[in-house]
Amino acid sequence: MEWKIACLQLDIAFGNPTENKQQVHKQFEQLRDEHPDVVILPELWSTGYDLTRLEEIADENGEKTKTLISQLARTYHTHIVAGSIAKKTNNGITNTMYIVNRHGEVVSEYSKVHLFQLMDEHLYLQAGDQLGLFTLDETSCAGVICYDIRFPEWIRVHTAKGAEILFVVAEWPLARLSHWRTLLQARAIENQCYVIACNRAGSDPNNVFAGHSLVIDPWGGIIAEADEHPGIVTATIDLKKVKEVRKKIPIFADRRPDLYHT
Ligand SMILES: NC(=O)CCC(=O)C(=O)O
Repeated sequence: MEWKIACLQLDIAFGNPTENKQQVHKQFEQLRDEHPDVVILPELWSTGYDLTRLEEIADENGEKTKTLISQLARTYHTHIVAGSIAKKTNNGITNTMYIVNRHGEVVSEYSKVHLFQLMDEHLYLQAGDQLGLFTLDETSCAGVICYDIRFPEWIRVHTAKGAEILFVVAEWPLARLSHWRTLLQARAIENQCYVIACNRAGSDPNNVFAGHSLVIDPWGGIIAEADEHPGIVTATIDLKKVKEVRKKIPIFADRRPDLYHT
């Protein structure tokens, strides 16, 4: 089975959900004739890192976001890995990803497990503690958020449980672009999975962001890469390739988890 993928590399308007939603609508309309199977948005795409105003602008239980992306999924008949948003809960605000299928059903949600202190997340956000596994078209997938890619053991938990595609949504700064590319390629090679990584472009008051959204195959080959500007990156992935690579070098069968204690 093949999937057409589209990453929306947005220049997120700082603290302005209304403007960001308009941008998302425009980009879906731009994609209308391409009929993508999966559309991916970046991290905190509705608010950006306007952390000091999150109490005011975060989405109460993610309700508005879920309604919006369900409508988009139904209208454009596409699965959506809806980046992440600031979700207001009774226990604080989380950095939460929603996944909706092409029928508009929310199939999963994942809250960022590793909070990134360099961007003050630990001061404003609560960490999640659940896996990011989900299934689309009977394909086992995982979704993680930005800093999570620095934790290979966290990604491995997902692929050891069967994930064949890893979706990464991010606001990754330009200052560490080389880490972004290297870490994503390493996660693809060591897990023999597709890595589909959607970063933001542009800047906010504290950072210039890298763009360079990437689609990487299970052999580590880069099949699509954006530049640093806002735009849409598309690629077609062949899901057979995961099984082929895993058969050629059977790392999941060869693992020795009984020895891997830290
Ligand atoms: N938004 C993030 O989690 C950024 C992570 C990052 O920049 C890193 O270097 O890690």
